[in-house]
Amino acid sequence: MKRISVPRVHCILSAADDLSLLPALVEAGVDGFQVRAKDLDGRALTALTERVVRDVRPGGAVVIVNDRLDVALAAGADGVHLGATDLDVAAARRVAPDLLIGATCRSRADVEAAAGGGADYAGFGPVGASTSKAGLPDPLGVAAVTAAAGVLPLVAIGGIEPRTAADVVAAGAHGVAVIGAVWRQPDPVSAAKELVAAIG
Ligand SMILES: Cc1ncc(COP(=O)(O)OP(=O)(O)O)c(N)n1
Ligand SMILES: Cc1ncsc1CCOP(=O)(O)O
Ligand SMILES: [Mg+2]
Repeated sequence: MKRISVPRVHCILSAADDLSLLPALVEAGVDGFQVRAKDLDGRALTALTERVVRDVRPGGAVVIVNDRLDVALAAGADGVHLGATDLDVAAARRVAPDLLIGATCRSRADVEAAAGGGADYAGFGPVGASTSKAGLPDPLGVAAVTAAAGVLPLVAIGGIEPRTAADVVAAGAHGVAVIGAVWRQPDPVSAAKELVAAIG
């Protein structure tokens, strides 16, 4: 049995963000934080994750590490998010039976494969255009969310802002994952409140 449920608002962060805002973001209703710091080595990523856990767990939010199962386990995080070039979901599940495991998916077939491997949720996207990551495929659009829904909880990602957050949830998504809609806003905490309100 899994310890925790899948968050609805995943705020993806790196060491470059204003981490002093983390407790206020939890207070605003952000229930998940994904530590995504491609430039950090294992030690630095572990230290960053431990800091995030310290800051957000008292408020009940969940911490997920991008890419690195080893770091998620070492830092006492709640979960790991795995992409196409990371550890296979089934292998990760064997090593970590109780960890929340998310998998990047771009189609219903991907979601079915992730579910078969033991994933808890699918990071589904890019739903919209994103400036936060280079080399992404064309946006899938909101209709793709509906087509992929019903297998695993879908966490929509890619250019999500409050209006599109409401749209993807109406289309069948469980929640959203964002970078720019929080961190590139003049007031990240107010922006997070808007996002939380938008998904209901
Ligand atoms: C919730 C969520 N969904 C998808 C992704 C993308 O993960 P990945 O494909 O591994 O790409 P990187 O984020 O590692 O560049 C995500 N991080 N979170
Ligand atoms: C990592 C990732 N994978 C698909 S879109 C994306 C970036 C999401 O960032 P933003 O919310 O700013 O579009
Ligand atoms: Mg990844």
